This record gives sequence, structure tokens and C-alpha cells, in this order.
Amino acid sequence: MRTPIIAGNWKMNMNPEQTAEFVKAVKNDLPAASKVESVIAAPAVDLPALLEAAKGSELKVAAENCYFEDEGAFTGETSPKVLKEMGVDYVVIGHSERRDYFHETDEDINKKAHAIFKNGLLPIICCGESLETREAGKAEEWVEGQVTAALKDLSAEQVASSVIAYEPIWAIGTGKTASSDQAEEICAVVRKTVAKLYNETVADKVRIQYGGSVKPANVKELMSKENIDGGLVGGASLVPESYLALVNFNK
Ligand SMILES: O=C[C@H](O)COP(=O)(O)O
Repeated sequence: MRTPIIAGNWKMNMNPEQTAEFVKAVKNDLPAASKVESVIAAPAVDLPALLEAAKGSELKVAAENCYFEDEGAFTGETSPKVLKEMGVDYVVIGHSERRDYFHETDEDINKKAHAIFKNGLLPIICCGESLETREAGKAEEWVEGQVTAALKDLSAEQVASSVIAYEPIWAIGTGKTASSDQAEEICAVVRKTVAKLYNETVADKVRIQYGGSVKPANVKELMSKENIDGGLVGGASLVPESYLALVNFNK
């Protein structure tokens, strides 16, 4: 039985003061983490405020990115080792915005996954095709390729505890959600890919999120699908009421 996981991905939209106010507004109405995991992924500059505000609550904390080395001369980067020391739980890697705007490669993402596990954190690994790739009928093979590359040389145990987020690029921030059937179809491809690379037990355990214009109005329908275990939510996670409606989708 996979525990649903709803993660807000704030992107570059909040400051520490807004972060503390947001958590104060939601912390008493979050579901028990054993029933639904509520996560917020925040910019590195907001993580101390987020961790402080989330203390003693059901909220889990994610970084939006990290580097694949623990320390050294890497100006501007975020150490996974320090994220762990701070109390962070998850790190989002491979988001399409990072792949597109910051030229992150499949190899970088795989190195980050290894660094995340080495430091006792868990990855939320993003994948997803562009509109062009979808229209060329290549969405499945594209996503299979991204997942295979991201998981390279990870152990079965590591993969079983990973979260993989399928986010079709054409549905991100566009208001254009993939239909629940389209989302399910590719999330099933992700699970099959894990089964092929590892085995059915690992595939059964890995949690798969859908992301791309998820909102309170469509979360229930998406979450009813067999291979969708959660959401990675941008815009709709920025408002406390909407975030609460998302994490309480089953009430
Ligand atoms: O990580 C979140 C996704 O990029 C989705 O963003 P969105 O919910 O604003 O479409």
C-alpha cells in the first residue's frame, strides 16, 4: 500500500516571511503523514524558515534542487549534506525548468540522485515530455529513457523509496492539465519501466506523482487512478486554502 504524497513546488515565489505565514495557516489542518504525506518544496533561501515553522507538524520539507557534491568550490550551489543536516526530507531533481533553463542533463540528475541517497535524503525525480515529443508519438519512449537514465546504478531499495514525478511540459503552468487518462497512461509507463529495470516488488513500492496544472478541482480524479500516487503542484500550492484542499483530497 503506497502512501499518497502531495508536494507543493513553490519555485521562485516566496520569501522567508511569507513562508512562515503560509505554514502557520496550514499546519493544524494537514492530514496525518501516515495517511497522506504533505510536502512543500521551497527555494534554498526559504528552507530555514520552512523547517522552523514546520517543527512539530505533519509537514515534510523538500529542497527544489541540490548539487551532486557535498562540499567544495562550487559557487552558488546547495550541498545535499547540509540539506540533511538542516532537517530536509526530500529533494526535487530533474524538473523540466532546470533541464531547460539550466541545461541539466540526465547524467547530472543521476549523480544528484546518488548524492541524495548517500546523504540520507529522498529524491523526487521529475520526468516528462514536450508537446513536440508528444505530438510525434514519442512520449512513452522519452519518459522511459529519462527514468532509466535517472535511476542508473541505484539499488532496488533506493528506487523503491524514491518518488518519480511525471510532468508533461505542455501542462506545466499552462492551465492545460493532461486528462486523468493521459496522466495515468504515462505514470503506468513509469511503473513498467521500474519493473523492467528492477522487479515488480520495487515497481509496486515506488510512488509516482503527476504534475502539471493540478488544482483542487482535478486532484481527486487524478488521485483515483491506479498508478498515480500523488501530485507535484506549482501554482495551486502557493495559496494556503488551495494547498489544504489538495492534501486533503480524500476528505
Ligand atoms: O513542479 C510543479 C510543476 O511544474 C507544475 O506546475 P503547475 O502546477 O503550476 O502547472
